[in-house]
Amino acid sequence: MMTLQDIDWEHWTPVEDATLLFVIRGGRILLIHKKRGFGAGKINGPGGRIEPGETPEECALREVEEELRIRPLNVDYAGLLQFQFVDGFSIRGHVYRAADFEGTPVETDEAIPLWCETDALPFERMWADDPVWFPHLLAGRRFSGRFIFEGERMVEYRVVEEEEEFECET
Ligand SMILES: Nc1[nH]c(=O)nc2c1ncn2[C@H]1C[C@H](O)[C@@H](COP(=O)(O)OP(=O)(O)OP(=O)(O)O)O1
Repeated sequence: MMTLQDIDWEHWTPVEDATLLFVIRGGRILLIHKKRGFGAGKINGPGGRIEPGETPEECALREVEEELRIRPLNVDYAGLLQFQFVDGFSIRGHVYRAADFEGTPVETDEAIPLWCETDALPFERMWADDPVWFPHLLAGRRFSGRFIFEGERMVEYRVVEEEEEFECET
C-alpha cells in the first residue's frame, strides 16, 4: 500500500491544480452542495480547476463568482493541500479565506449555497480530509497538508501549521 513516505513531495506535480475559497463571517461559513464535477454530491467550499494563465487567487475568485455569484472581499491565503490517489490521480488545492463578500449567494448550475455554523459542520457529507484541516482554517491559521486517498477513503495524512510569512525590512 502507498504511504506518504513513498512520495517525493518536494518534486511532486499534481495532475490537477484547483482552489477552494471559504467565506467566514459572523460565526458562519459559506459552503456549497456541489452539483457536478469532481466531488459532486458532497458539501465543500466553492472552487475548481485553475485555468492556464490564471493565478490560484484569480481562479478562487472566478470560481466563487461562477458558482455562487458573489464577490469575496478581504481574501487571504489559508493553506495548501496535496492529494495523491493510489490509482495515480493527484490534485493540489490552494485554499483561501474571505472575511466578507458582496452580493447574495444563489443556486447555480454548479452549486447550492449552504451557510453552516462553524461549530456544527456537516463533516459526514464532506471530503474525509476536511475535519483534519478545518480547525486551522477556522482559527485563521496557515496550514499545509499531504494526503493519500484510495477512492473516497483517506489512507494517511499529515497536516502542519505553517509560519506566517513576514516581510523583513532591513
Ligand atoms: N480531498 C478533497 N477535499 C476537499 O475539501 N476538497 C477537495 C478535495 N479534492 C478536491 N477538492 C476540491 C478542490 C476543487 O475545488 C474541486 C475539484 O475541482 P474540479 O475542478 O475538479 O471540479 P469541477 O469539475 O467542478 O471543475 P471546474 O469545471 O473547473 O469548475 O474539489
